[in-house]
Amino acid sequence: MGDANYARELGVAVRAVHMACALCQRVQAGLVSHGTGQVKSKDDDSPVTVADWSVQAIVSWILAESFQDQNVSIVAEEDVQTLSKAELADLLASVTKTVNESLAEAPKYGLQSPKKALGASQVLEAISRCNSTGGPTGRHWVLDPVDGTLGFVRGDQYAIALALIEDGKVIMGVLGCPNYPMKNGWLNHHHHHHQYDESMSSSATDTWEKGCVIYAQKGSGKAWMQPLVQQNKMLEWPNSARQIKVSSIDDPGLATFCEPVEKANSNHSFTAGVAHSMGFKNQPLRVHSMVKYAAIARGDAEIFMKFARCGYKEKIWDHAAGVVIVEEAGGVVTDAGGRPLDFSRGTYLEGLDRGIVACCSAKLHEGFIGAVYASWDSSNL
Ligand SMILES: Nc1ncnc2c1ncn2[C@@H]1O[C@H](COP(=O)(O)OS(=O)(=O)O)[C@@H](OP(=O)(O)O)[C@H]1O
Ligand SMILES: [Mg+2]
Ligand SMILES: [Mg+2]
Ligand SMILES: [Mg+2]
Repeated sequence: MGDANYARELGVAVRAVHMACALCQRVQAGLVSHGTGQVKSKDDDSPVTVADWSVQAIVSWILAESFQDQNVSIVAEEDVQTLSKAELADLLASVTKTVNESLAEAPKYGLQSPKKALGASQVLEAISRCNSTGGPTGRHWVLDPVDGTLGFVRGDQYAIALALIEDGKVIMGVLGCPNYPMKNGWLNHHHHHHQYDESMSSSATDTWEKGCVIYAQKGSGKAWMQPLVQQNKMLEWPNSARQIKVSSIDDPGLATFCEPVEKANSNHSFTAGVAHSMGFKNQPLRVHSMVKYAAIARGDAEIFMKFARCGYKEKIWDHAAGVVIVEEAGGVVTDAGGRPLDFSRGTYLEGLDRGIVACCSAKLHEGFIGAVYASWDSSNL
């Protein structure tokens, strides 16, 4: 697989994710300052916002426009059921406005704007076009428009995740992390919007570089990070990218693991037991969203573990982009039995053995597999 093969796909994907980051920053600032009245609940009680639908719409529109010669297949999280309800016309109007504001900025990112603003029905169509179920053959884009929506509504960490799967394999991944500063070690130093927007001068905010876009192409052996595009600036593609690598720490006593914030999403007491038996001393870093994969790829943490409750089926859009980025940055990602994740079986990671682990080194990975083996019988997962 030559680099040049996917150069156009990667360029479009990175540009689209940069645009999505800017869109989300505007919506998040509005949520934080105007309250969370516009946050809706889905059937599983998880939150969904104007940003989730709007990002799905713009990415769908951009991919369709950019690859008109192909029958673009997109597997993505959101559908239009809630958004199409007559009583929620205001919500659809907000999404349509947000989508058009974002698409109007496309030239700043080296993409084309629509000739005419999209109408509500075109926005719904763009969202509902992302109804592919993936599978073992062909090319499928995989999108989580806002991953960690809970973090997003809290003014905290979240990610925009876009990956490309070909014949069941993830061949590229892009992660937009609007609240993950470019400076390493600053994941913990995240400030909520209202705090720094009001207290920092604009020049201080500029140099703080509070967000990044990370990407990697399978087999390249390299992963890259770019700062977000600032107001009145153009995206410098790919000039502004710098290479990132996983941590070189493989002494468990010095290592940090990260995991979901919510106990409902991963068993914190099981991971604490595994970490203890591996010899970890540091407290876990709890972070919303695929920013956890970004933290491993950037060397801000050494292991990411997630053990969802029995019966929960992991979705491909929650992992595809993160897995290829960690692997190309030098890490190892498998299920808890040590097998690679299988992206070829549709919307879900079928056949997943218990949980997911992303490690900076083979040595820590080996230690993890041993610790899970030893801890499993005594746990009640
Ligand atoms: N019950 C349950 N168990 C495990 N995982 C679940 C569960 N419910 C949801 N999800 C998925 O978790 C995604 C967010 O994962 P996080 O690791 O970011 O969780 S946390 O917010 O840090 O707790 C979240 O992604 P988004 O919906 O994109 O936010 C979900 O796909
Ligand atoms: Mg998600
Ligand atoms: Mg999501
Ligand atoms: Mg969701």
